Amino acid sequence: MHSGWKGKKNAHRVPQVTKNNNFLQSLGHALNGLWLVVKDERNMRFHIIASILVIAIGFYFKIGRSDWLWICVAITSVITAEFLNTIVEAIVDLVMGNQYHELAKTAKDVAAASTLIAAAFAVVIGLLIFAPYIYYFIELHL
Ligand SMILES: Nc1ncnc2c1ncn2[C@@H]1O[C@H](COP(=O)(O)OP(=O)(O)OP(=O)(O)O)[C@@H](O)[C@H]1O
Repeated sequence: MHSGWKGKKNAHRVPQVTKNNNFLQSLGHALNGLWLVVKDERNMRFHIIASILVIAIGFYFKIGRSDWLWICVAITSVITAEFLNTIVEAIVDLVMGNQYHELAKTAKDVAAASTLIAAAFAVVIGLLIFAPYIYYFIELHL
């Protein structure tokens, strides 16, 4: 349930409810959305830390170009699913407040499932790419 979306810090500003006037204004709102997800969603912070770790391991093992491509697909899938999950949560909370509804539960649970599937996909890709390197690394050092 979201409680921090209302943005107390922006209370002094006139809220914008009209279309953006230019690219910079659009970019500013997109970056604000990015910041809100990182700030408010614990899972997103976990995904970012996991992504940084995977990228560091990729550099360590000097993985190839096509492996990097799959890592990019995996990371983007997880982060995109987390964004969609956050959008669904915000809309459901906006409409429902604290009221329980079976359809609200369906929407939130299915949105969470999409993140789970994307994360599982990322784990499988990570295993397919890194298992041979890790196996070789263990053989060399043990
Ligand atoms: N209005 C509601 N009506 C019915 N069920 C709800 C409602 N709000 C939340 N739930 C149930 O509670 C669960 C958790 O709610 P919510 O997604 O808001 O929590 P969260 O901690 O932000 O989740 P996440 O771990 O995905 O970030 C939902 O998956 C859903 O099953």
